Amino acid sequence: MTDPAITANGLRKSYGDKTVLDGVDLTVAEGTVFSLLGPNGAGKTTAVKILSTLISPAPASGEIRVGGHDLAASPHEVRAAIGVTGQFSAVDGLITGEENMLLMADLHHLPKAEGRRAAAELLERFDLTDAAKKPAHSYSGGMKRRLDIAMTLVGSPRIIFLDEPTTGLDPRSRHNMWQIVRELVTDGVTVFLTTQYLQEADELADRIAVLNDGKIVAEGTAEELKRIVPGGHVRLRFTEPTAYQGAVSALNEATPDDDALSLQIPSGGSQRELRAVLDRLDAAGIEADELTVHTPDLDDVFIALTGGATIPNQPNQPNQPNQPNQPKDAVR
Ligand SMILES: Nc1ncnc2c1ncn2[C@@H]1O[C@H](COP(=O)(O)OP(=O)(O)OP(=O)(O)O)[C@@H](O)[C@H]1O
Repeated sequence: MTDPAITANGLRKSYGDKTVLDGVDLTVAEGTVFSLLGPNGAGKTTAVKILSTLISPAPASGEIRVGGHDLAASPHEVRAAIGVTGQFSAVDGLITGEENMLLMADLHHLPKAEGRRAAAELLERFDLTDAAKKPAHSYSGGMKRRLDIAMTLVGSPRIIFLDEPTTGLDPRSRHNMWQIVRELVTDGVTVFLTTQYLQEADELADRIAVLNDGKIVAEGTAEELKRIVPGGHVRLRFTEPTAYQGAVSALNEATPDDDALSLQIPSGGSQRELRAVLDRLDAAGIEADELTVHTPDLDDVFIALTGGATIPNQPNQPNQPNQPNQPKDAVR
């Protein structure tokens, strides 16, 4: 087995009296996407800054290794192995996209010809060739983000840190960015991602860690995390009061809502469980007008684990808190 791309043991950081990271352990396997989730101010950016050598951890922290190097002993080697795209763009708007890329190539001390080749290749890969000679301030938000990541890749880093790479992007640009992340991982790059969007972590991350009050409160795959919160159910809705009453009698474990003529039955949402409910309705000769399956999603996990802390915004719903029990489900 290869060594993990990133390991942190007992990562700690305080600002004055405020403890931001209180003994965080992280392991990120090579060639995977690891997503750090947490409410605003949880310390995600602080973790990224420490792991990318921008700020120092508290002396009481344990060993941190990035790209096979000890962060404290070999920060230069760590820096050579990583790329960072922060929340604030590194793009200089006054010069062209191509000039931004060449500047990065110079910073990485690439020979001129190699720098030009890398810049041209990356501009092509990120669909920026047509805009390459235009000043970057004329780029759309999505183009600037793509240029930002292209600049991060000039030095061919094996590990990249993406701190909220899609915040503020429209859905199409967000999906483009997800595709870029997937392609990077296919090429073997390790991605450490912080995001405001739970759906993004669900789409991209091999593993997700939830940070709350300076500690990792849960870690696992999206599916594993969803399994730790209860709340899966099937909801049946009727228009006919007689059919509704029949269903109430047939499904005695269901929670009825007389006003809405609906029933809620606890369920993990598997095919077998759904069939069992439908079979019991069939046996009673009842047909529901609507059947909705609600499986816990990362919103539910987030709210359950972070004690109702402000939930990060969801795509297309800027600044709108999500409710834990709103189904985002299949309706049959
Ligand atoms: N240089 C600093 N000096 C003092 N406090 C700081 C400093 N940098 C961060 N903090 C505090 O540390 C806490 C964690 O900040 P951080 O930016 O890491 O959170 P975050 O999880 O990335 O939040 P967001 O999702 O809002 O970006 C916050 O309370 C923040 O105010």
